Parts: sequence; C-alpha cells; structure tokens
Amino acid sequence: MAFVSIRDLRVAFDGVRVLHGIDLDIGKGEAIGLVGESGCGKSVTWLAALGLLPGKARVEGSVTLDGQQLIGAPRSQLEQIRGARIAMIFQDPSSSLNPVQRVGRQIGESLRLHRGLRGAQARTEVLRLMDMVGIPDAKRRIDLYPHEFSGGQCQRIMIAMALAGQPDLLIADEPTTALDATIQAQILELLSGIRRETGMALVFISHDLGAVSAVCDRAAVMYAGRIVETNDIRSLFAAPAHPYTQGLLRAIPDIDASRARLVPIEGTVPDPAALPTGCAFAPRCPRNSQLCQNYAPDLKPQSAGGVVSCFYPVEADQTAMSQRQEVWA
Ligand SMILES: Nc1ncnc2c1ncn2[C@@H]1O[C@H](COP(=O)(O)OP(=O)(O)OP(=O)(O)O)[C@@H](O)[C@H]1O
Repeated sequence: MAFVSIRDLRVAFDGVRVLHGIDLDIGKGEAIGLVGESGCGKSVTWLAALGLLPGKARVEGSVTLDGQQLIGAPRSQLEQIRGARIAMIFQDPSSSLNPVQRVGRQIGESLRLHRGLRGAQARTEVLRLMDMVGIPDAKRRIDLYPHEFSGGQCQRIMIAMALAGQPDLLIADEPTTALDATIQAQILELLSGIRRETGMALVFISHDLGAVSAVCDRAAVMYAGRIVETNDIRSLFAAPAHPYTQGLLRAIPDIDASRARLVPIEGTVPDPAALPTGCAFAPRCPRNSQLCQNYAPDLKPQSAGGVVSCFYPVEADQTAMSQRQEVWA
C-alpha cells in the first residue's frame, strides 16, 4: 500500500458536495503537486484528511497514512499525527505566526510538542533549523519578533516550524503565492533541497503549474472537486491530455514580463451548488460536445502514462509538442 492512500474521498458542506470522490496515492519521499484554480477543492482534500474541517463538513471515504486510517480517527490521534508525521504550511505566514512571540520560542514550541525537546537542547535545534531554512545570523535573530522579518523570511520560519516535528509528509498550501517572483523561486528551491535532504514526501498545492514543476515529480490536476488528470511532470508538460491542463499550462505566469505568454482560461469555475449535469469543465471547454454535456467522464489510463477524465483527450501530437516548446522557451 502507498505511504498515503486516498480513496473515494467526498466532502459536503450543508448538503452541497465540494469533493466528488478523490483517489490519490503518494509514495514515501514523493513530491506531488495538486493544481487547479481557486475553489476546486485542493485545500479541502487535505483539511479533510487531517480532520481540520469545521464540524458541519460531511466527510466520507478513506485516507490512510502508512496503513493507518485518518478519516473518523479520534481527535487525540489526529493531533498526534499533525505536526509529528504530517505538517502543513499555508500561504500567509503572518496569519500563522504569533506576532507577540519571539520566533525562536515559536519554533521551540513545535520542538517541545513533537519531540519533547526543552532548554539548551531545544535552542540548539532551533538554531540548526533556522540555519537549514536559510535565515542568516540565526544566533542573533532567534530572539526577534515576526514583524522584524521579511515576508519570505517569515515563510522560512514557518517551514522551520513545520520541520521541527520531523514529519514524513509536508503539505505546502500555496506557500509562495503572497511572495514576489524572486523570493518565490528561492522558497521553491529551499523546499526542493529540504525534501532531498530529509526524504520527506511533499504535497505542493498551487494554481500555478510552473511552480509545481519546480519542486514536484508528479502532479494531479483538480477541477470542480475532481481529479481530472494525473501524470509525471515531464509528460504533463509534454503532452497534457485534458483540455483543462492545457489551459493551465497556457496560464503559467511569465517571470520575464517582456514576453506575454499568459492566456487565462475563459469563464469561471462553476459554483459547487450548481454544477453542470455532465463534465463540469464542458461549459469552458473547446472540445465540448453533446456527450460531455450529458455525462461525466471517468478517469482512464492514457497511452502516454497517467490518467485523464475526458471523452476527447488531447493526443500527444504536434500541438502538444509545439506547446511544450513554447512553455520551455
Ligand atoms: N468551511 C467551508 N464551508 C463551506 N464551503 C467551504 C468551506 N471551505 C471550503 N469550502 C468550499 O469548498 C470548495 C473547495 O474549496 P478549497 O478551499 O478546497 O479550494 P482550493 O482549490 O483550495 O482553492 P484556493 O486555491 O482558493 O484555496 C469551494 O467551493 C469552497 O467555497
């Protein structure tokens, strides 16, 4: 069995279903990207797995970690798993860091909670972690407050806090969205390096396939509460089979602003309370047909590897090749 195995995960809020049966496996040490526009269910998937959704959420299906079932697990068990085995970092570090507590103390608190470290031993480990995440002059800065650090450095401190419990899996939910492009690239490099060094698995949640390709081996593309395509990063870029994946590739922001490559996908993600009858992407899809409007396609294996849910998947043909050249140019 895979290290993390998600099977038929479904979530509804007040009778409105927002996740429609997610299946996903993650291997030990694997880095997987979860990609899609806002509202497609990327965060809810992991919040459900970790028991962090509000009480009104109805969660069904299965998520196992090393064979241990997380859905419906007692709160005490989930609290133990969070931080120690699975850690999560979010988009905005300023909302996660305590503004009136010194950063060293905050990292130290994670060490105490998850590894029982205290006093001098904890302080040495805090310094090591700050060093590991690239905070210069850690000895002096350990006693500073969050507002004395830049946004990028606060995100590094959040990463240090997440690593304090030596997790087997780090879930990074849009960790670089609030940062400018240069800092974003540095944080992505940091996450990649840490993963290589520690061997932990990484789930990288983002709406940006470009950022995902910088850190992940594989990606799952989500749309309207479903996975619509999964493949390794190279194949996904070389031959995106789902029209939505193609759209996301065209929408990758270009760091070099002199080349206007960004082509947003027309239309908007449907409201979960008013999903179309057939394929949820059909109203925005250039390949839309009567069949797509009447039936939702299942995920099917592709000849080029990976799985895709589309009645008319794009072949790995010349179009995809030229798109790849454009993307890598
Ligand atoms: N607590 C909640 N109560 C009601 N609906 C919710 C709640 N949390 C999320 N949702 C809904 O669930 C759907 C999926 O949300 P989710 O946050 O997982 O999307 P996402 O893909 O992570 O988007 P983003 O990139 O904006 O975080 C959305 O329609 C959202 O409005």
